[in-house]
Amino acid sequence: MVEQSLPLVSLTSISKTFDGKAIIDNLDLSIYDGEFLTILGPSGCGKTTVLRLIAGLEQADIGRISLAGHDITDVPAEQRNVNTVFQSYALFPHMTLFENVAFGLRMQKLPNAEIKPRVIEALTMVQLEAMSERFPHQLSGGQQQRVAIARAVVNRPKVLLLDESLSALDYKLRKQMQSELKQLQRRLGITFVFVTHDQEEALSMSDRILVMQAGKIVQDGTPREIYESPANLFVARFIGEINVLDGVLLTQAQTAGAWHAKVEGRDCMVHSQLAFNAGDKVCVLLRPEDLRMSVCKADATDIATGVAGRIVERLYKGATLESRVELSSGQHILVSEFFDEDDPDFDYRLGEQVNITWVDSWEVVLPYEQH
Ligand SMILES: Nc1ncnc2c1ncn2[C@@H]1O[C@H](COP(=O)(O)OP(=O)(O)OP(=O)(O)O)[C@@H](O)[C@H]1O
Repeated sequence: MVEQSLPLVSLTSISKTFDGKAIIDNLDLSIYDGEFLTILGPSGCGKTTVLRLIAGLEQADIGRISLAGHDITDVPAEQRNVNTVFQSYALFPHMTLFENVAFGLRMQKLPNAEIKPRVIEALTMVQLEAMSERFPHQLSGGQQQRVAIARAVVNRPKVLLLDESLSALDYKLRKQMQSELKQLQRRLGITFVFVTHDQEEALSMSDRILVMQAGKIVQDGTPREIYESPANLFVARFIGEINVLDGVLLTQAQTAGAWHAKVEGRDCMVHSQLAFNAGDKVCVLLRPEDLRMSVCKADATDIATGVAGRIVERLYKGATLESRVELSSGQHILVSEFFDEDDPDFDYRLGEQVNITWVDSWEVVLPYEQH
């Protein structure tokens, strides 16, 4: 758990326009020492701009930035104790790994006696010390990425900014690097601010995720909070697969936070900590893996819970089986189930009538949004 003491980096009321267009809009952001923070959002929402502002590569129109309690708003990039690893690693092709990593220290005119142990230490951290005399073209993409990190880490920054640093890698290498990067961050204890538009990457690597939309932070939370309790429809849809049942009518409060609701013509219970009134229309959000499906027996008249539908598509996904189900309103929803050969009812056929339920209170209820 990250200590919520004084922030290491603070952005206060930051706004930035490009060509008269507001790109960052009155943004407040605190980053804490030692955390792995991910800024997640669709292309163009302003993620890279936030990193560049922290790095000092862009100047904010309005607002202040501080690092370790010092105002650095007007401090030039090279004097900030911050390093950036960009998507393209930009290693010097004619230099060995050792010299690539040593470059920044040589520019600072440090003595050789100090440079050598620091470079070896940084290369050891990324487990490339045995390759220190190789050139970048003799390395895999993942190894080049590690050199880029060593080159940043050797300067002992307080904060390491990583901009889509894994996006150039193929799927398998990317998975491997995700776990290596996370381990490296734990080992180094350096604060990482990671930018990505890949929600799976964000969920698996981060202590905390900021979801951005059009220059604003729309949710700030742990991966679990973001996935299980999305703040709005945008976040819910951006993170993973989700079914949205629109315009559900809350009919009557049962207890605090529990409502009778008309879902697809059936009386269902839904739960929410938000304040609603009877008669309100809401959106009910359900993750495919939280749904349970059972076959409707021909004589079934006693199904009291859940909604009715018909299977219109089934996709075998290895560990899971995905079914697309058409509800009585015509809306399609996705149900994902673990493959269970021992369950006699598991092998539903296309066209079969099913009843869909969910575990009490695993649904997310949000105010109705026009969209
Ligand atoms: N130097 C610049 N001059 C003009 N417009 C810019 C500049 N830098 C960024 N922008 C614009 O600001 C918006 C946000 O860009 P930014 O790179 O921060 O987005 P992003 O969320 O990182 O996107 P991506 O995931 O595609 O990298 C975009 O519309 C971009 O075109």
